[in-house]
Amino acid sequence: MNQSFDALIIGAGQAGPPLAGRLTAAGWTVALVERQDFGGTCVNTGCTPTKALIASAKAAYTLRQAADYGLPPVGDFAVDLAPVQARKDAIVAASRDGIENWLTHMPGCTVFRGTARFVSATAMQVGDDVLEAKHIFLNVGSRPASPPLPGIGQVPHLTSSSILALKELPTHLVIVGAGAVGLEFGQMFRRLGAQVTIMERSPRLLPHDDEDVAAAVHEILTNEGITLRLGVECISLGQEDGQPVVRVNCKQDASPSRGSHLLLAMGRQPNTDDLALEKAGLRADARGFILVDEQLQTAVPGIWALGDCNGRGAFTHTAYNDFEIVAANLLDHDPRRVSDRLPASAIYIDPPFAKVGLTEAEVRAAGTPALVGRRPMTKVGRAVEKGETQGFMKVLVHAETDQILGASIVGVGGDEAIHCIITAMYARQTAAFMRRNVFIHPTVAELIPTVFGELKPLAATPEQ
Ligand SMILES: Cc1cc2nc3c(=O)[nH]c(=O)nc-3n(C[C@H](O)[C@H](O)[C@H](O)COP(=O)(O)OP(=O)(O)OC[C@H]3O[C@@H](n4cnc5c(N)ncnc54)[C@H](O)[C@@H]3O)c2cc1C
Ligand SMILES: NC(=O)c1ccc[n+]([C@@H]2O[C@H](COP(=O)([O-])OP(=O)(O)OC[C@H]3O[C@@H](n4cnc5c(N)ncnc54)[C@H](O)[C@@H]3O)[C@@H](O)[C@H]2O)c1
Repeated sequence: MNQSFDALIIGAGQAGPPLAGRLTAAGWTVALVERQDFGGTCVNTGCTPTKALIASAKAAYTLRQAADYGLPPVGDFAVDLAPVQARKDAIVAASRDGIENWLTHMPGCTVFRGTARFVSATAMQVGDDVLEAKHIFLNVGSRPASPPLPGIGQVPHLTSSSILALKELPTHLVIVGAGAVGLEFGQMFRRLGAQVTIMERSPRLLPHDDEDVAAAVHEILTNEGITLRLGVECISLGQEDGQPVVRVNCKQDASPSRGSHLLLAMGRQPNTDDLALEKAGLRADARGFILVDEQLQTAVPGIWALGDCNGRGAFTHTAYNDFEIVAANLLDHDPRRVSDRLPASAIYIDPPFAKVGLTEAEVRAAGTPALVGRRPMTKVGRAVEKGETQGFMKVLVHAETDQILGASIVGVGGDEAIHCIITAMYARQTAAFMRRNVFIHPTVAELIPTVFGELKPLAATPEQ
């Protein structure tokens, strides 16, 4: 059946639902199409389940540290993964159901379930329905990449999605890829009781971040007994005695890695290959991203792409900000742009690594005269009191304008504390401004004005 709406929204991830809310509140009729789970990746297979599991892993870790806190030692114990997964599943279900309920009861919004494909630049097919609209918003997200490794079809392996359904703890989890997925799952499963090996082709962790950050994260993970194999490129998969084997290309140590389970955490690919983009006159780039301008319009008037599928961000906060940009331009006459956004993210290992703005390496490459302030977490009272002193905080400041250029915090509470620096950067504030803030004691953030008071010239090469 052909049906007409003011707008089609494809995907109920992080941008689609709030956009449906804004458009319908403005009097538009909206068709929202979702083929799988309401809430998309973040709610169902991304942020929410992983952070719920990380909380269980942290609890297990802290129990084992009881004696460090002056408590009776708990002794070793085995984790039953099933109830841990059940706790996570309940948290996910509540979030997913809330979004589904919101959308299905939203006045002016009609929800369709199925896969949407273009039939023209103003119409998409969903099952037997053809939905027409002058405005089409693609919020189709991404999925775990499935690299064409020899053997991949024959060897059982997990992705960041399927690992969430495991009911039994792996005895030895081998992970290929040390990005956010590999590091978060690696530490989580180690703390739950698995032996963990992470294999990464870069010669060091986090090659896009500073060397001191990579070294701190390396130390955090290896201190917990995680085996890191760096500078090894996974080239094929096989099986021996029914267990997965990862064969590698590496001059130093070309021995394969074996484990009971294998997680491939080698990036994600956008869900744009089955949209029939060509029917709308659209094209994806070589990696599958739909190209957009600063206001997220595609090359075809009337079609926008938001979230992971446009390649302008790979986070929930960037997808949500995409919604804000589109809504502001369409409904508020407010010309918000992607370039208004500061790069900021966190990797939820424990302690977390959070960052905003430029790295030292980027500042050096730009030739910007800069100052750096650095403080180890051993000199942060709150961290000492909590018994969590790994890591450091670091800020970068323009040597002439005093503007804040960036910051990294590897340390307890860093994912929250970074926000006072993020806010100051959005306000285009200076180190002098930060020094005059009086923060609450005892917090991790209270030392941030102190770090801005201890600036010294940024060395020409990274300090070891
Ligand atoms: C393990 C993991 C942990 C993560 N942790 C974090 C974190 O802590 N913080 C953070 O900021 N980010 C995190 N992310 C990234 C974050 O989940 C994504 O960036 C975010 O979900 C992207 O949102 P989106 O709206 O672009 O797409 P998605 O959330 O992927 O939603 C897209 C939706 O579109 C639907 N869809 C796709 N194609 C069609 C079609 N043709 N027809 C109908 N429906 C379709 C899909 O079913 C899906 O529901 C994590 C990701 C993973 C994998
Ligand atoms: N906390 C968070 O915000 C969070 C958490 C998880 C995931 N995510 C998002 O999910 C997305 C996917 O994360 P990811 O970790 O899968 O991807 P990624 O691209 O960040 O990391 C993949 C890693 O795999 C390595 N790799 C690729 N091929 C390899 C090979 N053949 N052998 C060895 N190593 C290889 C790469 O060098 C890279 O370090 C990211 O965009 C990330 O932003 C975010």
